[in-house]
Order: sequence, then C-alpha cells, then structure tokens
Amino acid sequence: MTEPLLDVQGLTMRFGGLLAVDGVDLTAESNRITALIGPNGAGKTTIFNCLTGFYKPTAGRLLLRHPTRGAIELQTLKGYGVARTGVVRTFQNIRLFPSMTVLENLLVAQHQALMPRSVFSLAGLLNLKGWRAAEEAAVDTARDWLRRLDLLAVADEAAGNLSYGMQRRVEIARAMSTNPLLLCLDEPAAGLNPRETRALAELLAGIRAEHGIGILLIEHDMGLVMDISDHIFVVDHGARIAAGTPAEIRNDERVIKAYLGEPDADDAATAGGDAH
Ligand SMILES: Nc1ncnc2c1ncn2[C@@H]1O[C@H](COP(=O)(O)OP(=O)(O)OP(=O)(O)O)[C@@H](O)[C@H]1O
Repeated sequence: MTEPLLDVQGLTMRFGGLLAVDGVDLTAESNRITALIGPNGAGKTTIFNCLTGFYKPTAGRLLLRHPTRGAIELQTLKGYGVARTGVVRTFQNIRLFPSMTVLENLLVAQHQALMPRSVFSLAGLLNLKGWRAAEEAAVDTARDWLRRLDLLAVADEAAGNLSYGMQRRVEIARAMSTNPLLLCLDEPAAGLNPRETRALAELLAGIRAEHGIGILLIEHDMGLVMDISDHIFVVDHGARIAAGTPAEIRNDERVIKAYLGEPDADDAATAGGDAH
C-alpha cells in the first residue's frame, strides 16, 4: 500500500481557553476523495485553516508527501508556502476578486508559476520571450479549466456579476488551474441547487479519475458526501469520533448520535443544521 499524500497526526488548535481541534489524526490520498464531516462548530474549518497555513497549530504534525520535494511538514510553512507545495483550497464564503474578470481571477492564482523568482517580474516588464511563453501557458491553462467547467462564455465577465453557483465553479476552476496535489474544498455545495450539486459531484469524480490528485472535502450535504467519498473522517467537539467508508460511517452509532440522526441519513439533503 502506498503511503498517503497527506498525513495529519495529533493536530491540536487552541484559541485561548477553547480547544477547537483536539489531537486529530487524518489522512488524504491521491486519486481519492476524502470527506471531513461533523456538526457545526466541530472544528472542520479550523483543521483546513491549520492545513493551509492560515493558522499555526498549537501542536501536531501535518506531513505532505510531495512527489519531487519529498516529505514536507506543512505546519512549518506560512500560507503562500503551503500553496506552493500544491495544497490549495476554496473557502466556505466565496473569495473571488469580484471586479476582476473570471479569466483574470484564474491568472492571478497562477502568478506563482509566472513569477517563481523575482527576476521574472523584470522579465515581464521587458516583455522577454520566456515570460511571454509562461504567460501564454497560464492563459491556456485557465481557458482549459473554464471550458471544462462550462465557464468559457463568461471568461471576460466580472466575477462578481455571476450567479452564486457559477462563482462556486470559478473558485474550483481557479484552484485547479494551479495544478494542485491536494484540493481542499470547504462546503462547495453550500447554496447550490440540486442540479448544480449533481454537476458538482460529477465534476469532483471526474477530477479524481482524470487528474490523480487528492480531494479533501468539508461538506454538510450528506447525499453528496456519501455518493462521492472514498473515505470519511468525522469530528465532533474538536475530536475525531469515527473514520471509514461511507457505508461504515452511515451505520456508525456514534456518528448517527452526534451528527447524522436517525435513520434515512443518505436521503437527508443536509445534516448538522444550517449549511453555510
Ligand atoms: N479564529 C478563531 N478564534 C476563536 N475561536 C475560533 C476561531 N475559529 C474558530 N473558532 C471556534 O472553533 C470552533 C470550531 O470552529 P470551526 O469553524 O472550525 O467549526 P466547523 O466544524 O468548521 O463548523 P461549521 O460546520 O459551522 O463551519 C468553534 O467553536 C469556533 O467558534
């Protein structure tokens, strides 16, 4: 068995007197969709914030097995350093640049590839050949993802003018255009209608099949989670209370009690209160 792409051990995050994450272990693998579920306030977004360098964890080890750079301890890096390793995220609340075009939003996300060293910005100013080629490649990548997510027709529209569902797709296109190793999605189905949610499920399954990356998913829509996840971790009050396949989680007494409720868990549109 290959070792997981991401190996989180003993992750702990304390805010003053509040223990938001309490020694959580979890893994995420390439070619797999891993879901992180639990009631509101369980600590899911805090785990993402630690993983992606927004918070420095109080304790714990977040190991990324990078294909070329070897083992990287993510907890030692700041946000931009984490993004450079290929761990990218979307947010619970959409964070696009609303007055920039859709295409520009994707190009901004790729600026690290365009300017890996500061000399490249000078090269850009001088309009050197290598820089122009990199810029053209970035536009091609962005256009590819916009086509894939059925957003090409709105490439030149201001992102803020799009419907909510479209903006969610732009966020995923933006994350994918950076060629990630691990895509972390924080409630991607929140606010989507059933048709859009089905399209999202197909999109994520397609990314898993064709790109071989790992997907780590926080989501309250249990239909979506049970449908597309390969493995699920459940947290409650900051602690991991269960881990397993969708079938195992669906029948786990502790999870039913803390989160899913009785019985029809897979029919429930949304578990754990408000999805936001
Ligand atoms: N920056 C912060 N400062 C203080 N407390 C925080 C901070 N961020 C999160 N918390 C607290 O940590 C706990 C876990 O919050 P978190 O947002 O991680 O939960 P969640 O599982 O993502 O919930 P939801 O499903 O509602 O998004 C909550 O009690 C929250 O109030």
